[in-house]
Amino acid sequence: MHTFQFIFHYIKKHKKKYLAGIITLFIVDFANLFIPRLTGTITDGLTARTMDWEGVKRCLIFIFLLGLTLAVGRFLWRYFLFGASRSIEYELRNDMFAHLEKMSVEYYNEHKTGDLMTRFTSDLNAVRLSIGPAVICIFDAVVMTIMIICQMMYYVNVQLTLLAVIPMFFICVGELYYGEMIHKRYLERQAAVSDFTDFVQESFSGVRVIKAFVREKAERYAFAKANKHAMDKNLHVIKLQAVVMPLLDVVIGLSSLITLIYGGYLALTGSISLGRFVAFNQYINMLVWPMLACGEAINMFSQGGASLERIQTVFNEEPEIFDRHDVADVDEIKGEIDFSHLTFIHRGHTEPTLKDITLHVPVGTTLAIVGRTGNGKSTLVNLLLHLYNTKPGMLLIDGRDINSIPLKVLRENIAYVPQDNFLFSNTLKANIAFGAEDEDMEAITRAARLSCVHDNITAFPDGYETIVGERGVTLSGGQKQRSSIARALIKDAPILIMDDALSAVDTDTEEHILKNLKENRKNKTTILIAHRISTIQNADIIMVLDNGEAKEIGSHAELMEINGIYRDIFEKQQLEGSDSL
Ligand SMILES: Nc1ncnc2c1ncn2[C@@H]1O[C@H](COP(=O)(O)OP(=O)(O)OP(=O)(O)O)[C@@H](O)[C@H]1O
Repeated sequence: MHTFQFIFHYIKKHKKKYLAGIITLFIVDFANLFIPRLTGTITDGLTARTMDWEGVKRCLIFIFLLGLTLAVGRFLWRYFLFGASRSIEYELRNDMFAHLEKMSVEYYNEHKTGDLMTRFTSDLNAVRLSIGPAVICIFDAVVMTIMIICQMMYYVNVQLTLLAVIPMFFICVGELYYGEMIHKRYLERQAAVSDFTDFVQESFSGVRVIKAFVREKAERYAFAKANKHAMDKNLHVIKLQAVVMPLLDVVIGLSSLITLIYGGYLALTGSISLGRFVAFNQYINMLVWPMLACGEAINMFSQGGASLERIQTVFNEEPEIFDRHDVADVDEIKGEIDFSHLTFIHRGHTEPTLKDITLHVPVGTTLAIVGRTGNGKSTLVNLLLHLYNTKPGMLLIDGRDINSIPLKVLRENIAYVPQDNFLFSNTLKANIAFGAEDEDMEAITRAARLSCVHDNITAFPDGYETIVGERGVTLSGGQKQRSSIARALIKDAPILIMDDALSAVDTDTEEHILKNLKENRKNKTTILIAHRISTIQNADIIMVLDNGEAKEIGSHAELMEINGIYRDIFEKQQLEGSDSL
């Protein structure tokens, strides 16, 4: 879709406001034209002594009424046009957020957060200026110029008018070039601002690593470089504006000079009256604003256009993961899982991350997945959440291909404890109840008890109302992990996935949580990914992933008998007295 069509779709929704705004703007511009005429009439009347005090009073009352109309009109066009542009900005922001929520995790791997944030802030702001204030500027520039010039020709003198507006012709030509140049420079500036925002965002998120590695100085240097780059690009834009704006003044000054010389001559020779000469000067001054407005409009249109292109690229990206048209009409999931020759290659990889995995997991089974780091354990559970697409028939849930299960139903029926235990900057209560229908305190405390974090939470002065800082900085790693488990358990879903979710808890607590899971998840499917054999040895099925292949599958006793990778891992952990792989 063309950029103009894209924004027009939004403008169309507010056409009444735009129409009302433009009509009031027209009335204001039209009313404005009468003030110089009235001053001209007063000047002529007083010079020729044909106007008495009553006549002056009448003119003044008329000027006052015009002023009043202008004030009300200016309020109204601001209300209509600025209001419409604010509403469009609001709708675009909502739509962009909703669109981005549909994008796959892959999209977020490929796009920088800072860059996306810039599109939500300064790009949207530039778009708003181009559909609000810029519309006013361009309307004034075109309509007001035409009206003023017509008035000058009709009321004063055609020759004088033509002579005075010749320099302004150069402005129109120059501004076309100016628009092109500023558009290019503005695109570069926005890209620099995105990089800079991204740098700030990453530095704050990674502040612990920066401090631990004593990289503050290096970061400051890199920051100054990114900052300088953004400033240079900003200056690039400003320099162009700085050259063009004074040039406008020069041209306008030239017009005034011509008016004074030739207009003065016409007034002296009696070709025009003194009042008309005065009025003409006022009209020339009134032309200053439309000329400046034209420059401003080109500025705002160019910047808004460049920003709109950047916003449109977000909308142009199609979500990769969505409900197919033939999606099944299901609203519940029991929890039976089938991996059928499942092979999966990550984008950008040449070798499959998962190779030919076949396994039947009946409802109510506890499946454990072990394997060295980078062997595809997280990828496997991410496929279950349909975060990546799998080929038809390779992954079935309740006997149904995962691609035919509505995403909402699938994800609502899976409780997931991610490896990074991300918590939102909100209360612990809200974090735990995140996936639940409401903040039911009974359910929240029950989930917290099952994940052995209740005692920690109640020990905080604010208890469940404790605010968790960004990424849960006020909590210890283990507390964060157990809060994240509570958030999953409150869903009481038919499938629970715990991706290395007990790595930060001590063995006693781990035992406690596993016992709670066993008691509370009877007849429900649980998938545990772990590095410690102690975590998974009681699972019904253990799958050993090695280089993406399911090398060994069976219970603890069966795998110990095979005398393969699993037994090797087990013995190493026993021997080293260490629990981890
Ligand atoms: N989104 C992605 N895009 C491309 N490659 C990826 C992506 N996610 C993971 N990988 C790659 O897939 C491989 C398996 O990663 P995965 O996270 O599934 O391993 P893991 O067994 O869970 O590791 P760990 O035990 O360290 O968590 C790795 O080589 C990793 O680099």
